[in-house]
Amino acid sequence: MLTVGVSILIASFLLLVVYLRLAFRIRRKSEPPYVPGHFLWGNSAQFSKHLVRFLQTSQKQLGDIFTIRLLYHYFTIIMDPHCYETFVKEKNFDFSLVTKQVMTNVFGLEVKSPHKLFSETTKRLKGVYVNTTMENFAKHVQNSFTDLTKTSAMTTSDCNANINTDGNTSVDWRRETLLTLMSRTVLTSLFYTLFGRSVDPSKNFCPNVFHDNFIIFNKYFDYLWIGLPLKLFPKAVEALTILLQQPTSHNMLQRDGVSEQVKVSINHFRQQGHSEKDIAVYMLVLFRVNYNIFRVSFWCVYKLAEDPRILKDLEKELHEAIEMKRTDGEESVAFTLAEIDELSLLDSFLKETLRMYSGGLMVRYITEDTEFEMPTGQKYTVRKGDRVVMCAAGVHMDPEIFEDPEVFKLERFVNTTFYKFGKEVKKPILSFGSLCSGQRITLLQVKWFVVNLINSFSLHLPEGQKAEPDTESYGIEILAPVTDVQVDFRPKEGAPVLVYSK
Ligand code: HEM
Repeated sequence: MLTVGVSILIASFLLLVVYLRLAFRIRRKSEPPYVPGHFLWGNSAQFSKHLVRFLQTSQKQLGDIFTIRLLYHYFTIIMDPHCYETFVKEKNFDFSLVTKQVMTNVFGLEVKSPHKLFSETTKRLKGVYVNTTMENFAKHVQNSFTDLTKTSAMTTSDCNANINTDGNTSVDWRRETLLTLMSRTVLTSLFYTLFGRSVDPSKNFCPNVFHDNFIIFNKYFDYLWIGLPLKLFPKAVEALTILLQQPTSHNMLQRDGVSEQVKVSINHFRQQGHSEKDIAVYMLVLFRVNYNIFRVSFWCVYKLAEDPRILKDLEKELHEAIEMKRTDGEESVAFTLAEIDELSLLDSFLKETLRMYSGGLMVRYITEDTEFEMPTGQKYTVRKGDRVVMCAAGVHMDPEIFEDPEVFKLERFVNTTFYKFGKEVKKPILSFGSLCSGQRITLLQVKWFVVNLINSFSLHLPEGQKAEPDTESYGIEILAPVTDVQVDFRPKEGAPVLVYSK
């Protein structure tokens, strides 16, 4: 009989052998060069320390295409922005398997007929649905501002009830952490736009509780994504338990103003015979994609509060647009989406924010050995079963495309074209990849929120407050801040109400 110790030793040895067989392989002649890494975990440490610096260093040493290893997974990285079109058109580069991995590993969910669901939800982000979403969002933003200016803080118990506009308003400077300010405004508005409101509030299904628990769960996203079991992280389990305490799907559909996204998803899940738990998990997935809007808005507001010149220039642009439309000091001024889109400085501001704070990757699973041609004409074989990646921040932080890439320049995107190797870069902002169906709605919602905030509040950062993006969080769509900051804000007296108009 073997002792327990010897059995463990043998099992560990066998596991190591299996792991090493998965991790090690010989580079074939036509394949891109490999970046040297640790014999056990490959390039994982360099990758998670500062992805962009690691990729830029590798690019200098090996060129615009190279392969890295994370544990036993191989990723071929393409750094040349001119490869974008070839990359997205290549039929052997598959995104659905990447999504499937996220759904299964992170959320423990196997969606039935995922293509049908994707196509149905995508339709709900276009055309007439954009108007409905924006109408609801604009209403919730306005309510959240009214609530913010009230002297008494909102409590958990009234968080689902329709907003009561009575109460004293304060016009003094107030100080909050930026995350709290953003949670009470944009996050709350996004939550209600997605899930609607109810007169029958459930204790845990309201923006602040949902947000707090989401932050905890999201911290473990990367570990879950690479396949570590949820059980290893008791805090994530606890947060997930609260996140899943949602109204039943029947009650969700009854909520006032519930979005088409939610409606169509619930109907799909019911038709496919999914459980109530699966539906609740998918509601969390929907919240997570919307959370990117929260993150971009966070960085926008941080920049406005940090740099008075940026705030002043954007205020001027908005003020001029308002004055063109406002007659006799009217209390409200209506703006259409087209009119918001015409604010070119605002547009540049948002693009510059996305450029500086995007952490997303375009990842595809390679379904067959594939010959990939670089713009130089050089051909490489990428291997079946590996992943191929274009990194948004790799392009955004390329000094050959963007002068002083580390510097935030408000006007960078006003009437400008960008070049690399003497050729125009057709897609200089890669934050949304090629497949994100939420791009249009994101840009509209962030613009609407920023315009309304500038119109309604004065802002500034107290001295010494600084937020830096967490360079260890590359891989997620928008980088998280390392630390929160304090922000001072005050309602502007006599500001008109901006009304959303179709
Ligand atoms: C700042 C906001 C956002 C960013 C930066 C972002 C970024 C991304 C990225 C990088 C991808 C992968 C695309 C690719 O590899 O080609 C993606 C996919 C996707 N995004 Fe977004 N996204 C944002 C907001 C949203 C919103 C608000 C929604 C929906 C309301 C949404 C829905 C989707 C969907 C449905 C996919 C494709 C998933 C699939 O095919 O399974 N995104 N997004």
